[in-house]
Amino acid sequence: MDISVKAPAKINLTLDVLHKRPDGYHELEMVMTTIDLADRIDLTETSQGIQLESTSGFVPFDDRNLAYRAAALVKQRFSVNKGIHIVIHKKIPVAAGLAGGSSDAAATLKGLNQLWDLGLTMEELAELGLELGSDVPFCVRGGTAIARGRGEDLTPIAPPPPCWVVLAKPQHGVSTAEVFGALNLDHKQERPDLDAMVQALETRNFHGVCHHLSNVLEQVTLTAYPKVARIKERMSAFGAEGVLMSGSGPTVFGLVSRESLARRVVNGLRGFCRQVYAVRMMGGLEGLPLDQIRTK
Ligand SMILES: C[C@](O)(CO)[C@H](O)COP(=O)(O)OP(=O)(O)OC[C@H]1O[C@@H](n2ccc(N)nc2=O)[C@H](O)[C@@H]1O
Ligand SMILES: Nc1ncnc2c1ncn2[C@@H]1O[C@H](COP(=O)(O)OP(=O)(O)OP(=O)(O)O)[C@@H](O)[C@H]1O
Repeated sequence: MDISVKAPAKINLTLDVLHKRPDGYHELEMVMTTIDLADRIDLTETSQGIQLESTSGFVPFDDRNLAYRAAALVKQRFSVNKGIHIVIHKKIPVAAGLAGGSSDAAATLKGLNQLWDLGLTMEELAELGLELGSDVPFCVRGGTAIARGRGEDLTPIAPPPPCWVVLAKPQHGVSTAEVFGALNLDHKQERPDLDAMVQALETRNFHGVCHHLSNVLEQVTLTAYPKVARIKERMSAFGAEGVLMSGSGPTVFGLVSRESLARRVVNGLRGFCRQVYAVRMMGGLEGLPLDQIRTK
């Protein structure tokens, strides 16, 4: 049997770093939401091993790939003797702050759970996902949530009001580890107001959501890559109503209420930035496995 699973990207509407933990990770508090820009993972059972293909030349094809590692983890943890052929149809830009690799891993976990009839719950899949990366538990569940801890302590909240999300990614990627490594927690800067963001979401207040976008990692990436700041300025100048860098960057997103305005912002960025997209919010749709898995 073949299975096809959608692997959507995320953006961070807020991202706060509370402190560095003894295990080297940072304690986070953030609001994450799913957007309608997705990879597709096709899974075909084979007799043995893990084979991986991708439509993108920018992802590793071996055990450095998060989808490969998800399959290896499932095979080993549940003593599965069968093999798997994975094809990643890549749409999410790589090393962009959009959790592309994490979402591929989450989709692989969900697909294999169904293909191999493992009977794992969403919570168990999210727990397994945390062994692969901090963003994987959120990607398993999807929707809109406050994420705490490393990113695994998830509280579902109201989704953003319907709007357009314009995304612009400069040519270079960034290393998440390097961004966290360069963060100076003593540096005084504006911090996200989590309660205000949650309230804006609950009251479906688009302008409130735009007003409370905030990410403490932005300053690190903006300092290292001034082009990211220029993209932000340009997005605002062309009419995006709220603008922020997602995750550790370097992708910048702009929230826009009308399609015509989204088109104007996209046109304003073309020529300045090679990868530009306009997509819809998807954070209201819970990432239930059966919504996203299609048996071919
Ligand atoms: C920036 C975010 O994308 C926000 O959603 C995530 O926190 C990053 O999630 P991720 O890419 O899945 O991160 P991981 O693969 O778990 O970690 C990569 C590196 O980022 C740093 N890292 C990540 C998450 C966290 N809570 N604290 C950290 O310090 C660590 O140096 C780690 O070695
Ligand atoms: N399936 C995959 N898709 C994309 N990148 C992958 C994948 N597997 C491993 N990687 C590696 O992971 C690194 C980060 O890529 P990814 O696209 O997941 O970054 P990201 O969007 O910044 O993630 P996050 O927002 O979770 O920090 C890249 O250097 C890439 O080589």
